[in-house]
Amino acid sequence: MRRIIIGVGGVTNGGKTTLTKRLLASLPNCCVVHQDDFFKLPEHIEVGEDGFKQWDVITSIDMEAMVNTVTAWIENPAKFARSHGVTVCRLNEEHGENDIQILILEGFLLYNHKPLADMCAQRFYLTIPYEECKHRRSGRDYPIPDPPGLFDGHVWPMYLKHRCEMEESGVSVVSIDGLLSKDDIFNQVYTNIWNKILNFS
Ligand SMILES: Nc1ncnc2c1ncn2[C@@H]1O[C@H](COP(=O)(O)OP(=O)(O)O)[C@@H](O)[C@H]1O
Ligand SMILES: NC(=O)c1ccc[n+]([C@@H]2O[C@H](COP(=O)(O)O)[C@@H](O)[C@H]2O)c1
Repeated sequence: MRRIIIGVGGVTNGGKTTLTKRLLASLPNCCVVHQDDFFKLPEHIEVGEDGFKQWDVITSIDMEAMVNTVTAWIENPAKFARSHGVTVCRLNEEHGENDIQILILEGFLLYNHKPLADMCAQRFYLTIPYEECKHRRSGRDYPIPDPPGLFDGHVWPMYLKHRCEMEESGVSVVSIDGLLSKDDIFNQVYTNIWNKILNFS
């Protein structure tokens, strides 16, 4: 049985969740692990010198728990799928696609954690410019609402810092322009994933 882990990373509000939902609905035997589900509780988030709770750093996320969840999928993808409500099917052997199991990791800091980045066979990275990001973020409802000034004081500077660190680490990513239409982004990524699967031993 072949198994493949795909990363859908990138900037906050870049379109990661939107893309992931469409991939989940289109790819066979496909499960997802969202990094946002591993945020620590607000009382465990440090307050920085700038007065903001430091949500946008890797230590705000329980990465050990996230990696353990991914490891559970690696050990038994079909069991993981069934327990997450995904119907497991066999695909057409003529096309060499039988028994593929796919896991999507979705999150804004996937590739700044080497163990997680190394697990991905393909890493997509969505980007959008500052103005668009600020605009989209202003319309979002998070479990903890953004206090005034968080975007400029913490979120965007941390994005730039982590992106720089990711680039310096040499991890290879497929950059996706998050300003493209949702359809164009989906088609580009979907095609890329199938190419990867069909060339995957
Ligand atoms: N390609 C796109 N073009 C325009 N708006 C988009 C696009 N992709 C996502 N959005 C919108 O941007 C907002 C954030 O999208 P979302 O997928 O939740 O981002 P993320 O998971 O990266 O934070 C949502 O309102 C969504 O509808
Ligand atoms: N889900 C939560 O509990 C929570 C709490 C506070 C901030 N956030 C924000 O979530 C963002 C990451 O998620 P998105 O990539 O979906 O925007 C971070 O920029 C962070 O500031 C999430």
